[in-house]
Amino acid sequence: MSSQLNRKVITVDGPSGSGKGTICRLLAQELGWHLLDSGALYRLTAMAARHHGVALDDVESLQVLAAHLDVQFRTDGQDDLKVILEGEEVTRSMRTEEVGADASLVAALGPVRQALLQRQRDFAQAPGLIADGRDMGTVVFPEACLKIYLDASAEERAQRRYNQLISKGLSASLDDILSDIQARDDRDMNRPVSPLKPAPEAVILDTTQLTIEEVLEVVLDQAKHKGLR
Ligand SMILES: Nc1ncnc2c1ncn2[C@@H]1O[C@H](COP(=O)(O)OP(=O)(O)O)[C@@H](O)[C@H]1O
Ligand SMILES: Nc1ccn([C@H]2C[C@H](O)[C@@H](COP(=O)(O)OP(=O)(O)O)O2)c(=O)n1
Repeated sequence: MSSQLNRKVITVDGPSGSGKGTICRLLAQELGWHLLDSGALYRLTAMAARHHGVALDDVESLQVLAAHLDVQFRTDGQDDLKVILEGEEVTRSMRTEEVGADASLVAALGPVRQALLQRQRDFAQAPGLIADGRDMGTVVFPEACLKIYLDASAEERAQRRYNQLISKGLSASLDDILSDIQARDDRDMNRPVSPLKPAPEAVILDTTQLTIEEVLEVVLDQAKHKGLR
């Protein structure tokens, strides 16, 4: 904990489809800070489990996999981040709804979360860190200088995911996406360890009726109030 005390961290937590990834990328660009996509670590742990034939409830093996996750985050010079898991590029394949659902299962296990904790804190480097996840403000970076909690109705979040898939030329069912989102919300919010919830001091933003630009403006305003830009 002491290693992050003097470091600048902005946490952005919230449920799937609330806009965390989008806002965090824009914030990191605007402020010139580092970015932690903590959900990626849970997704990669779940993918590694599938590769190695480890069951998603085999806590001991999952903890070992999480602790030794062989992952590289590489930029290719065009701002695009490439993710390499055990030598294989998984940048796109790690983003499917199936991997998200698997990630939500392994993320409910305390020993897996513990195994990934220090790796996440190590991202807090100068000049600052934007941390995207579920427990960034409550558990991983309790000393963060600004905590944001993004929310939106489940229907709006499902519609956003649906649009995202259609724009990539993939087929999708809005009803299926909505029920997946509700199941994931339920698991992420009601697990005993590090459940998704706003930190008491978090700025809570309902983005249902807001554009990406409007959300970014509010968050940048908050950063300005804290003297972070
Ligand atoms: N305020 C918003 N209004 C409309 N669409 C949004 C908004 N915020 C994000 N999106 C879109 O919703 C989708 C999911 O956003 P994303 O940032 O991946 O959410 P999260 O990281 O919280 O799961 C993306 O296609 C993104 O462009
Ligand atoms: N800090 C985090 C980040 C993600 N998780 C879990 C819970 C989520 O359902 C999965 C996937 O997270 P991710 O942020 O990649 O998913 P979305 O982009 O929001 O759909 O991982 C978590 O428990 N704690």
